[in-house]
Order: sequence, then structure tokens, then C-alpha cells
Amino acid sequence: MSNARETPTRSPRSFPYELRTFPSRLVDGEVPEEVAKWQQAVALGFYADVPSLEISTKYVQCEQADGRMATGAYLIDSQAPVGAWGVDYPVATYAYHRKTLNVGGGTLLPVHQITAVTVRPSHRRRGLLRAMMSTDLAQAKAAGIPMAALTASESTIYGRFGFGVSTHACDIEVSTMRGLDFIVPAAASVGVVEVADASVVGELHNELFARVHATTLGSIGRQDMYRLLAAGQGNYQSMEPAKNVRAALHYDAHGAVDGYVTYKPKEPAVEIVDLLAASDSAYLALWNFLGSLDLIESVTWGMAPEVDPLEWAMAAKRDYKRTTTEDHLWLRILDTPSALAARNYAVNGQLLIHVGDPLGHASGIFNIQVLHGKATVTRCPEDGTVVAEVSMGVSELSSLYLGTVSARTFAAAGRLREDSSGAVERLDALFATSEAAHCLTSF
Ligand SMILES: CC(=O)SCCNC(=O)CCNC(=O)[C@H](O)C(C)(C)COP(=O)(O)OP(=O)(O)OC[C@H]1O[C@@H](n2cnc3c(N)ncnc32)[C@H](O)[C@@H]1OP(=O)(O)O
Repeated sequence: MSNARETPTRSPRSFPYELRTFPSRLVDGEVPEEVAKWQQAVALGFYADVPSLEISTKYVQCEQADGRMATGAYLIDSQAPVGAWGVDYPVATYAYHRKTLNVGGGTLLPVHQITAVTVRPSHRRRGLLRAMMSTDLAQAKAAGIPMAALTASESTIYGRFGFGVSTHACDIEVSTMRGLDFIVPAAASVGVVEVADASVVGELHNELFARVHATTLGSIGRQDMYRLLAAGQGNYQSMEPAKNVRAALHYDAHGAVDGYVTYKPKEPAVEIVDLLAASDSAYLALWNFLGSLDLIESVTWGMAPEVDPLEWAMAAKRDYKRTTTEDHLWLRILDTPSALAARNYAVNGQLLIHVGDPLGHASGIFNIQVLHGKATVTRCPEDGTVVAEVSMGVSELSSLYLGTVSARTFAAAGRLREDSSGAVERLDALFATSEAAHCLTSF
């Protein structure tokens, strides 16, 4: 008989991580250790420079203004090998802030905006993203937020979590070699455009963005950092004001600023940094200004709308080239009745839809009854007494939500099923929008 004590054996945990969530904010004017390490992990995940203390502090000031909550996944029951990052550095990061989404008709819907998702290369494909996303979406749903949103680094990651592409961003290149001629020149010459210091844009940004946000279907709230980004006063790599960012302001008939453009000249081209216009005339007048720059042969912009009035205003339509169209804003309905009741509808009507949701938040059979542009949405029993007329996943419903794609297109793509003849046509008639959704914010 052996005296040796049996060594207690513990099988390794299948998920040896703990998720901790904390606000990103300064304490006594300083970046707390936990937040600083979290930021180092984010920079690693996005291949960014190691943030200096100055940059870290500036980020946190902005994130504090946004009410950002950061989540880190930390190793438990284990020690880091000598020399490696310690267990107080998160192996995965995730964050959210909550702002609003313009869903049309002047309605701003509360939205849960997800950002800074990274998993350390040595811990990938072990379910960390799935764990952080599932936990966070469940908490957002429990907090009564009807919609989640993100902008994605890759288009293949987030569909499985119920997100659907809801707006596109276009890269455009407008040839200005011969200047810009407009079919109705007077429409592009309303008000006055004048040059300003780029720093002025930082001061105007929040008020102007609020005006644009309130009137643009698909616009989502901008994080505080945009004041700096839009004005060339700082970015995620440096807080040094850029020396090559120029600005022009548009003044309306009363002399009030209702638009601006900031741009980087790289002769013989100009790249737009940010363009906000609170009116159609400000938009065309700012383009008229850009078209008038001597020695410049083309103007590029990476945030042009899918349907751009500029293209239709130009006398030489072929001088407007859309070089890429890419998925931009991804939405994820969390609460189907609340989300559907918030938007406007084109016609009166009624429809029974079935929504599938792998995470359960948005699923069910719903009766949508629209009268005078507004919907009453009720959940139906799923005991076989009610039969849906159309069936789709929450990702598809989230893409249909702002009118960016039609049910007809999804049916043709095999992503939506018509269970009752004519239902797809009725769904498209209900969800039709008079303008194309456009989001000017990445996060
Ligand atoms: C909103 C934003 O912040 S977008 C930025 C996203 N981050 C990045 O691009 C930074 C670099 N990439 C990463 O940090 C990681 O690879 C992540 C965050 C993309 C994935 O993290 P992981 O922890 O490896 O993912 P996890 O193991 O939880 O996988 C969950 C599911 O997503 C899938 N998946 C993970 N990464 C990818 C990918 N790059 N492309 C396609 N599918 C992916 C997995 O196969 C898995 O699928 P399943 O559950 O249906 O079988």
C-alpha cells in the first residue's frame, strides 16, 4: 500500500477565460491600468501602433464621452509564461456604446453599437468571439435595446450572429480635369463656400452632424473621436494635427454654416476626409467647390452614398466612377416588435412573418398591421394555429429593415421563403423606402 497522496487531478476547463466589463474612463485624470492594458490588446488585434500615454488618454477622454463599456476576456487558473504578456492583459477585447439609428420619418431608434472586437492570435478559434457576442447581445436585449449594430472588418464573420448588411459605402472617383459641369448650374451655386482652418470643423462637427443624422435614413450616432478625425486633428495613430488637411465651409442664405468638407490634397488628386451637408444645396455647392480646384484632376471619397445626387447632377455622368461598393453598416434586430413598430411604412397592409434567430432574441411569428404608415406588431402563438406567409432569418429581416435590399432579391438568393402566394410582393410594398439608406459613420 502506498503512502503517496493522490495528486488531485482537475480536467482543464474547456473555456478557461473570465469576461470582465468596465467603463472606459479616466480616474483622477489618468488612464486606469486595466483600461491601458485593454487598449494595448486592441492595438495588437488591429495591427496598430502601440498607443502612447498621450494617445491612450485622448482615446479614453473620447470614449468616456461616448459612455463606452469595455469587455476583456482574461485567462483564469493559469500563469503566463515568463516574458509573455501577463494574465492582466486581456486575450480578447470587445466594447459597446449606445447611440441612435435614424430609421426614417425623423425617428431615432436606440442602438447598441459594438466595436473593438479582437482576439489574440494565440487564442483564436476557441469560441471567445462567440462567448463575448452572445453574452453582450443577451445583456443589450435585457436592457431593452431593440437593435444592435457594427461595422465589420470582414464580411463573413457576423451573419452567424444575426447581423445583416444594411447600408453600403461606395468609393468614388470624380474626374475634375475639366472642372465640374452641372446640368442645372444654379442648383450647385446656392449659398457661399469659403475656406477655413480645419480646426474650425472640430468645433462645428457635433452640431452639424446632429442635423445630418436627424434627416438621413441609416445614419448612426458618431463617437466623440469623429470631432478630431473629421477635422484632421487626430486619429487612432497620432494626436498631432495633420498639416495637409484643408477645409471649406458652406454658408446658407442666412450666412449660417450648413455643411463642410475636409480634404487631403495629393496633387493631382484630392481625397475627401469628411463631408457633411445638412441640405441638398450645401452638398452640391461643396462638390462645385471641389471641382473648381486648379491643378487637381480627380476627387476621391470612400463614403459616398449608393444613390448619389451628385452623379445625377453632373453633365458628364461618366466622370463619376464608383470604384467599389462594400457592405458598411450591419444591423441586428434584438426586439422584433419594437424595431418594426419604430420605422415608417409606405402603404397600409398586413402580413404574417416568421423570423428565425439562432440566439433566440428576435424569433417568432409576428403579425404586422400597418395603418397610416405605422405598424402594430404582435407576437403570434407558435402552436400551429397561425401560419406565416413569409419565412426568413433575423439577418435577412435586419437587412430588409432600412430598405437596402428587397424581399424579392432575398427570395431569388434562396434566403427567404414565400409561404403564401403574393406575400413577397406585399412585403416589398410595405418596406419600400423613398430614399436609399446611407451611413456616414464607421466604428
Ligand atoms: C465589430 C468589429 O470590431 S470588427 C473587427 C473584428 N476583428 C478583427 O478583424 C481582428 C482580427 N480577428 C480576430 O481578432 C478574430 O479572428 C475574430 C474576432 C474575428 C474571431 O475571434 P475568435 O475568437 O477566433 O472567433 P470564435 O472562435 O468565437 O468563432 C466564432 C465563429 O466565427 C467564425 N469565425 C471566426 N473568425 C472568422 C473569420 N475571420 N471569418 C469567418 N468566420 C470566422 C468561427 O468559425 C466560428 O464559427 P461557428 O461558431 O459558426 O462554428
